Amino acid sequence: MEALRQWFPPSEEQALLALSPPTALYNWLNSEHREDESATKEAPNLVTGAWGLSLFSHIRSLIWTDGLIQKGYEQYRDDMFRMPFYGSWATIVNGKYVEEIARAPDTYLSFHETFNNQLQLEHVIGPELSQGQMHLSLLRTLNRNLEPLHREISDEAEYIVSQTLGKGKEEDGWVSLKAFAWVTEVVQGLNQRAFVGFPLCRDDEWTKAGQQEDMTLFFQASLLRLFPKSKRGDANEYITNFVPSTSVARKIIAKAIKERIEIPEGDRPNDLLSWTITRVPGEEPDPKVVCGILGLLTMVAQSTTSMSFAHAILHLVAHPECISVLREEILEATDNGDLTYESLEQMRRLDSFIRETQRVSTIGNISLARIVMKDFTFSNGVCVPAGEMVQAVATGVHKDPAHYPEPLEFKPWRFYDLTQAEAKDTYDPRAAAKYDIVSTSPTYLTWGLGRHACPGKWYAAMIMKHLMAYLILHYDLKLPDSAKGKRPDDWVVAGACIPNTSARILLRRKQVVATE
Ligand code: HEM
Repeated sequence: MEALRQWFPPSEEQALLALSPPTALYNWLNSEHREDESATKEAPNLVTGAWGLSLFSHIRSLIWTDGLIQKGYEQYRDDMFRMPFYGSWATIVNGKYVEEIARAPDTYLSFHETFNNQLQLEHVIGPELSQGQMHLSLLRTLNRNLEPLHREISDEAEYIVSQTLGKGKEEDGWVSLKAFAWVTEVVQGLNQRAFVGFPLCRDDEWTKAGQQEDMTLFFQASLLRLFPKSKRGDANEYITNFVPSTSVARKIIAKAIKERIEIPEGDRPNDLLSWTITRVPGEEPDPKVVCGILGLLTMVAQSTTSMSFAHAILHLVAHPECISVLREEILEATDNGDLTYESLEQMRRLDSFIRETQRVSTIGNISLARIVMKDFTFSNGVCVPAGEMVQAVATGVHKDPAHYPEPLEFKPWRFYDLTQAEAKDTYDPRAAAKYDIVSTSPTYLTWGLGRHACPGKWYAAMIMKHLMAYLILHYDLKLPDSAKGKRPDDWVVAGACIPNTSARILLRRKQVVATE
């Protein structure tokens, strides 16, 4: 055991090493060790941490993550509890303690360290991301450019939807598609248009090489996490020799960089690639860093938006009565079906619909995951030692009748009605903005909360609202008869709520947009 501790030294290393089998073993040994020595107040354990049974608890929590988190939420609704979480012990909080995490400075509770650790940014990309957090300033530029980007997205949506539908199965004049796989491809197309622009976004070689690069970075990071922090630099030298090559993606981006720097800065295409080239130091920015930034943002943007939108479209076809209501609203907000950025803002029922899908089918059971950098004491005196994790329950609070009457019911206009009531009571339309698709609160944690709430949420909301409005305007949509009007169940596994990958939807192009 001592030899093991020397190889995996204690303290902050503990949570940073999470997610690897040796780490689970180390944490198991080390958490017992600290329990003996610690005199500080801890949150109550949801499962036993007693010597010899703790490993059993770790295994149980891996297999039954979501059931345990829900149990913890119900048992400690306005409080907190501890449970094993992917090889480490995490303190999971509810009620007012959620805001305490959201408010805590990064020197105590670090989101970035969680992110850095998951993706091993320092090794797989470089200090620009691991220390400089350049992706965050790039996202601020993206947020300032949502309106021009929307024009690009609008053009790409038309292309990618018709292109991908061409690959579907024809059934009596309808195209049948696996909803999640199809949405993933469509969202990928839209993201690439915003990130690398036209025509690169439609280049098959780039699409394949970019996906391979993302998978390689993820795989490389997973391997690196198996090593102690101090050994990861050396390990990386070795690992890069046998992980799949990222050279094709980097070659394509190197060529794009050369082409773009020929163009005067103010005339370059308005996309993430141009902004990244301007921001990365050097006359000719390092393609490895540019590719890494694009890869990182693709990773955080792609699966989150695809999962959320696939949930939304499956709720839509399971509630066909909503389609005509939304269509009427979309036609009213647009001039003859012309979807502009401003018109999306006026679609309040659509906003409410998507927000409700994110409440009912929240993609992550937990939110606000932070690594404790310095011992952190909550207002109830519970002290979480440096190196452990804290996080908050999202699904539990989204399905709590104290916050959402009839919480298990899908009520598409729930937030629309709340907005109307709030505006009527306060005579202040700004007050009603608290139920907007992008707004956050301790009882709505889809986007996190506080200083690290998702900086991509305005962009993601724009993509989802545009795509939904576009599909409703131009297509008939329904569930296949075999589904008997019932939305196929989501897959809730390992803290994630994944749209049923077998679920199909049927689409048929409308002949006329603006009438009916
Ligand atoms: C429906 C889609 C999305 C969902 C549900 C989502 C959700 C989240 C959540 C829960 C967090 C953690 C917040 C916290 O712990 O307080 C987060 C962080 C983040 N998200 Fe998103 N996200 C989505 C789309 C996007 C997109 C499209 C981008 C980029 C274009 C993006 C970029 C980021 C980044 C960079 C962070 C880290 C923020 C930081 O370091 O402070 N996300 N997101």
